[in-house]
Amino acid sequence: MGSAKISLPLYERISLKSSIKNAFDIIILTLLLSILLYRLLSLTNHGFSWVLAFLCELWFTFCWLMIMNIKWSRVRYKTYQDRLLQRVAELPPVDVFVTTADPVLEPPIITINTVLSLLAVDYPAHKLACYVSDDGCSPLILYSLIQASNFAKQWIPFCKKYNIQLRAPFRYFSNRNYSTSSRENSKEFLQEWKLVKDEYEKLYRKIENAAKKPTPCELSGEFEAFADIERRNHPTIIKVIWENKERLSGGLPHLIYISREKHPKHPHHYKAGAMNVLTRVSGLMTNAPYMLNVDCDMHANNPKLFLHAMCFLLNSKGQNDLAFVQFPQIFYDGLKDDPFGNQFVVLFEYMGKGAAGLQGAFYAGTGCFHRRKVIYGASPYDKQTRRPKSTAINENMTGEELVQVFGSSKEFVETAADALKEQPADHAQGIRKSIEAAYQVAGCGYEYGSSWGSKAGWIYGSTSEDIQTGLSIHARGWKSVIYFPEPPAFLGCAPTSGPDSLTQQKRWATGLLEILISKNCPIIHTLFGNLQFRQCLAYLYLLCWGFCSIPELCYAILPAYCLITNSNFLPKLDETACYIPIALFVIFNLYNLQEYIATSQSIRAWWNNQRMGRIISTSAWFFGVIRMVLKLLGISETVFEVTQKDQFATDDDNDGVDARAGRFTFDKSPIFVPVTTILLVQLTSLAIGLLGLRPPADGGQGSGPLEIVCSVWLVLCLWPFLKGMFGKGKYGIPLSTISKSSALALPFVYLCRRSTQMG
Ligand SMILES: O=c1ccn([C@@H]2O[C@H](COP(=O)(O)OP(=O)(O)O[C@H]3O[C@H](CO)[C@@H](O)[C@H](O)[C@H]3O)[C@@H](O)[C@H]2O)c(=O)[nH]1
Ligand SMILES: [Mn+2]
Repeated sequence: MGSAKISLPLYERISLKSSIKNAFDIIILTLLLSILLYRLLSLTNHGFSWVLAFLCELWFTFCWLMIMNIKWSRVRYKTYQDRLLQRVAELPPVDVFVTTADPVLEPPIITINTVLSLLAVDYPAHKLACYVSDDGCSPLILYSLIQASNFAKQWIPFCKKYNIQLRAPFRYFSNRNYSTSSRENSKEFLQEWKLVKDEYEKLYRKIENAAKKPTPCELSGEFEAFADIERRNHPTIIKVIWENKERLSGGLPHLIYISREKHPKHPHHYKAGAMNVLTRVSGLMTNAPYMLNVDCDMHANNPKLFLHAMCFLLNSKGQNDLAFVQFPQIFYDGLKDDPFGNQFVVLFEYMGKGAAGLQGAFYAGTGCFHRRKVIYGASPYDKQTRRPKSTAINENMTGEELVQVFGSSKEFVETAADALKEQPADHAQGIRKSIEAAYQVAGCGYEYGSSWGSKAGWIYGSTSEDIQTGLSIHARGWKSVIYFPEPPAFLGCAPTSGPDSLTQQKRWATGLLEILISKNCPIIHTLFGNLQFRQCLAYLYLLCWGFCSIPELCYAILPAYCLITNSNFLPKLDETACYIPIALFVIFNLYNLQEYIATSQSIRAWWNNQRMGRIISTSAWFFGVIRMVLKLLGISETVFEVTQKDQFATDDDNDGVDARAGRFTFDKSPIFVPVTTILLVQLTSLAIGLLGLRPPADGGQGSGPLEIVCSVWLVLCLWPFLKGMFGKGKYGIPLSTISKSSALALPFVYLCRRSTQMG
């Protein structure tokens, strides 16, 4: 191997900075600042609505600055896999973690498809171990995994022999346009294809049938541990489903099932807790220097994805300050035109690549390769002093210090010391040797007095454990990348109902605010840690999502207030200043639309997203703030509500078709009250404004066309709710919600009218 080859980089970083885009950023900023200035200059001639509008616009300007900061210098990457295979003699081991939490909300068939797709990737099988964490403690999951591991013995060789690209069987077999290469049309292939397909269907039916029974099989033998236990109160269950004893590179990777101990008195920290147990158990069994974590609904979609990730992680040995490689969250069978605004294409394209151009991309919780020692709390080396940037956790720790950080398991602490030194693990005795220690570290009391959840592992205290953990990594000075391979590395499910999408957004908003008010706040990390200033601003933007709800709510109420009281909060058409908000509105929306078109999305998708933007921020994010306040006051703890995963497109039933069409659905949750109220207020005010029921204007300052335009625009944004008022069943807003909203809207309208009479 020539030395020239060795020095060739394994990846390239390409700037996407665009002066045109940046120019538009500045134009929008200038317009925002002009409005602020205009308001300040004319403050004395106007009343309350003017001040409120000013405060809201101040917030919007602040947000825009932060958005500009993130998007300013985006980057993308390109990997060179061929160089990787030339450079490294041996690929490093990777431990793969899959989390599942509820066999009903997360159907096991989805989980096993994810597992199968990961077991089948193009990577030496003896370097892989797959650990599945089951927080639902369900024998059905174990049963399904055992069945799946049998099927894998056929599936994996089949995929590798014919170089199948889609290795999640349910996707492969439902996809009608197979590749038409001559090999895939050969008789031999078709025969094998039929055989494997039949096997998969058998597997599918077995799991379906098992799910219908109270227990999937008799709870004896392997399943004895599940007899007489409660989901929230049970001892640890660990089962080695498959061990690749001969360590064959073409075999089947290790497959391990873990249901950690749960006890009502011990907090279990939701997904973060599960990840930490996976980290420790895998540390004992395989201790791979790299780990990949995926949610149960995110199947591998590109068989080369491990090689892509390694191009980054192995680029320069020793002096690497790259902590993790994130792949974007992309969704399969996405509803047409993104009706729920939850496919996040623009978010990942602009915010993801934008943050990558600063200190590093955000950690998004799934589809991410981590370095084990980084998760253990290690810091990168300072290039000048050649010492770790922060020295709390490092490879020279004494035994005692290690125990303080990693807990009392002697076996685990030894493996942790190896991991911090990046020493290869010894596999001579197989993975079962440490099963007893594994039970110990999966216990619910194990973390007491240790640094798990604070300095080591996934960080506790937020339902957005992903952002929190990524932040703590960046705070130590590490960098990260986000990579968009073609085809996409992972595909997952996005919620397909109104309540689910809003609940998910509420959880994020709550979790992000929890980080903002914790000692993990990015400002503290910039002042006292190694978080770069612009990265800090990028985090602040995310963490403030919840707070955006308040100015959004106020701004939504303003046009209605003005129409009812016959006042104005925007300049009149005969003032030159009226061109500022008009220009801002037009340019901002066109700019936003261009982002959708540039990412090959439809105009409809843009409209749906901007409309969901209004709905989400005034409902889900607002509830996120309430949740956070309740937590601050010590009234209630925040919980992680698991999202329902739909069992793939069942186009034949009516529900499926409606869901495909993206009709908004509702339930009795109070989360629908704020938006319904805004809509009622808006409709009333439009009626008052258009029917000429307005009170006489105060000194010629009556409301004008701009207020009406705002109000109409808002009604258009809230169209799904307007339809919901007349819809039936789950497509209708429940009467109780409408009553509550009316009870809020009426006094508001009344008070507005009163205030004009008094004035
Ligand atoms: O107590 C729990 C709760 C959840 N999970 C798992 O966490 C994952 C994510 O949960 P999901 O309900 O799918 O949430 P999403 O909103 O889809 O997840 C996004 O947001 C989460 C943070 O709020 C991140 O953890 C996820 O990676 C990210 O995809 C799933 O695999 C769950 O099985 C657990 O293991 N234990
Ligand atoms: Mn999910």
